[in-house]
Amino acid sequence: MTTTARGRQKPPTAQGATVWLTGLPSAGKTTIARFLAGRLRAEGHRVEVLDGDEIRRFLSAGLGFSREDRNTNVQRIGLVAEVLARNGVLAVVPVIAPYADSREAVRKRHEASGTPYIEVHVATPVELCSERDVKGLYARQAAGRLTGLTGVDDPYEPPLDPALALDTRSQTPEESADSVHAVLAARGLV
Ligand SMILES: Nc1ncnc2c1ncn2[C@@H]1O[C@H](COP(=O)(O)OS(=O)(=O)O)[C@@H](OP(=O)(O)O)[C@H]1O
Ligand SMILES: Nc1ncnc2c1ncn2[C@@H]1O[C@H](COP(=O)(O)OP(=O)(O)O)[C@@H](O)[C@H]1O
Repeated sequence: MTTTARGRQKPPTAQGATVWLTGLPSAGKTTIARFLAGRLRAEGHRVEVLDGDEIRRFLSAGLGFSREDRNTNVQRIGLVAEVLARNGVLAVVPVIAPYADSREAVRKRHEASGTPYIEVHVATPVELCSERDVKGLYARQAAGRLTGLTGVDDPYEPPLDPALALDTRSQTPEESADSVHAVLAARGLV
């Protein structure tokens, strides 16, 4: 804490940022977000994880997986993340965000307020994602019980210029989270 001229205590200024983890289902977004958030909290940062599944239960309840609905979902999450980040929180966002133009709009929202925005591609190949198949979505798609699965029969447009692309084939979740942390550190955000 610093003390102002009038003797009042002034809280330390915290620099917020949004860290968006984009990638296919089962790529590792949620796992990396949890490890990263744990480390950042232990270091004393204010952190919020905006989990895609939870957001879809409340803020985006009723939205499906059409292009339009996915875009609406991503813009809502982008708005919340930017508000949090602008106010000193590290907002960690493990959300697929399959369309480049949706992600670009979120980036622009952050740029407009001068709020740091870090895009991380969790670049796990679809073959490994479908082996991991944490929620059984790939099996359901293969069995003909689900259509429109990102990366299989629905588009995923990989980021062309992410701040970081993670190869989770050769890393533990903790190592992946540490790589993201290193990007934040290099930018003076932690
Ligand atoms: N058709 C289809 N395609 C992709 N994902 C699907 C689908 N149906 C359900 N799910 C599950 O929805 C979870 C949240 O999706 P997101 O909000 O991150 O998606 S999006 O950004 O709006 O495209 C997403 O979570 P993750 O597995 O953590 O990525 C999926 O498990
Ligand atoms: N380097 C890594 N980073 C993240 N997850 C990994 C890694 N290596 C293996 N995994 C495993 O992959 C799975 C990813 O699941 P999850 O994080 O739920 O994916 P998503 O949120 O992208 O759908 C988990 O079982 C996790 O333990």
